[in-house]
Amino acid sequence: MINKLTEKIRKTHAPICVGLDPMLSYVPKQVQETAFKEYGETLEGAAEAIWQFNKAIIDATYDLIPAVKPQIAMYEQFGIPGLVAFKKTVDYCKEKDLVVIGDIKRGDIGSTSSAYAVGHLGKVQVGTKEYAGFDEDFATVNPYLGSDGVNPFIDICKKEKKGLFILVKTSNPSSGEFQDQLINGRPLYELVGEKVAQWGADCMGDEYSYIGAVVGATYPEMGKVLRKIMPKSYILVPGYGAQGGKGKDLVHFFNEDGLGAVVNSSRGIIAAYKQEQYAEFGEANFADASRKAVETMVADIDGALTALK
Ligand SMILES: O=C(O)c1cc(=O)[nH]c(=O)n1[C@@H]1O[C@H](COP(=O)(O)O)[C@@H](O)[C@H]1O
Repeated sequence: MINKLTEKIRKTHAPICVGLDPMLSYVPKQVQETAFKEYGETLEGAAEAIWQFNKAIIDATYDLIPAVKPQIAMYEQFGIPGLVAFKKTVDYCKEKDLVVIGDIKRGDIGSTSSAYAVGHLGKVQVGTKEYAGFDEDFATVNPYLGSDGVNPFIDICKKEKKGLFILVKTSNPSSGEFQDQLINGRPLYELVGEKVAQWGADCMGDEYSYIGAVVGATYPEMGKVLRKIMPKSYILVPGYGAQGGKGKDLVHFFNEDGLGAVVNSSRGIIAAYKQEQYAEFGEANFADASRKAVETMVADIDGALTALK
């Protein structure tokens, strides 16, 4: 899967992923009303609204982008119907040949991590049969429990040719509370970065490892250091757009080959129509606004990378 991600990034010239984080408040009124007419103001109605919203955005952007990142929390808030919408979204994106990064941020004791890994990346055994549950291509993993919490995910990735993005330095304001703590004079995020490089060395695709890292766009200096610590790992970079990250902050997350990073924007793309910059599209053309926002983001990153050369 890492080879497919690299290939698609080369082909689209767009090292980005669209974050499918559909809060109901981002879904235009007319889409909500149509869903409520059929299912009422119910969890099913909300799930239908977010699914139709996602589908329109995927249809409007899939030819420009290599990957999407649905964040499972946004679906879980609508219970079982929400999870059905998550699965429909994953399947539809795969039909459109997009790489799907399941943002699930799991990690537990070994036996429990194993079940998460099976459910999201692998296949579960039922009697003599095997079934894929959610079947994303990559998953985000929380490494706080250490190697025995991460290894079950790695084992499934090896078997299924899938991949991981392991939290190393997160984009949020409080991320330093634990992640920046010094241990023998070195910040914890660097130690986790080294561990990701070690895990990844044993999991190489053609050019890059399928064990990647998450490093927030909001910490560009740390991104520069981590790029060198994990030269063969893809870095998933959230924090662009709504959290303040800009193209110029991202240049050092990339390697000299112009690869090695995939930048996520969720609200900045899916709720673009609400921004002044894209107001001309109006609520009815929300998906066209998302397409324009993708083009603007790609040009911003490309411009910053070109200026560096
Ligand atoms: O793993 C992530 O994707 C992630 C890690 C991180 O450090 N910061 C972060 O914002 N994210 C996710 O990236 C997305 C960011 O959304 P926007 O701020 O709307 O672009 C959300 O789905 C977050 O859960």
